[in-house]
Amino acid sequence: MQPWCRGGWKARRRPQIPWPIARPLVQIPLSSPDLFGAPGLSGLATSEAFVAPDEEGRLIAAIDGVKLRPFRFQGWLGKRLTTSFGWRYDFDDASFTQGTPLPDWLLPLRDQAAAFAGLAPAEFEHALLIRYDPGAGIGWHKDRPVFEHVIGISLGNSATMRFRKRRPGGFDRFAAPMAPRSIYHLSGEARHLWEHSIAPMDVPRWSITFRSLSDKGRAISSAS
Ligand SMILES: O=C(O)CCC(=O)C(=O)O
Ligand SMILES: [Fe+2]
Repeated sequence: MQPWCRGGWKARRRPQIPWPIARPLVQIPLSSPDLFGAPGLSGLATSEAFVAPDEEGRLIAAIDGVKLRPFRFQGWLGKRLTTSFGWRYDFDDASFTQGTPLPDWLLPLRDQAAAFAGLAPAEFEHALLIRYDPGAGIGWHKDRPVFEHVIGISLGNSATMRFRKRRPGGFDRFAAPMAPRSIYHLSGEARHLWEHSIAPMDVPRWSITFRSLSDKGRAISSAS
């Protein structure tokens, strides 16, 4: 088998250039440095060891103590289990409504997460808890336009958040490792121009995401 055949039929459609050159797994786009000075994706900020190991255990137990339900999308049931607080976007009927307030145990984490993003904690009116059991992932998407800033805390096991942005003839791609106990902030280009996804894994992962409301979300919230 030729080296460019390893990627399967898609790779075989471009036989002139050997596979590693034709289909790089990570393409570093025009970017700004992240907190550690490494090349990154504009609008993506990450930091490791954001949560202490004992706190991680408490947060995982707290998520597992909440009633989580399979993610629903237009009648389909996803494998990941979720629940949200504050504002709730319903992927079944695209409604955006006020839900249960954020529980007390999430508030100190929200304060810390907002400080990481350089924003006021009260901006983050929405929180989403997710448990990805083995085999569960999240497909390509941009977060709903009712939200603006997205901050996420990863718990349990390492994952890779993949990013892609369409360009003529394909996609620019970027892969960001999400270590357990790390935090990420999506804003600007990473938030609005790139899609992201996490492939299903063999081990569980938990995440807590906080979102601020966009102008659109605020308009809906003040009208309701
Ligand atoms: O689990 C994560 O960190 C990502 C979740 C996500 O992308 C989302 O809920 O929109
Ligand atoms: Fe997302």
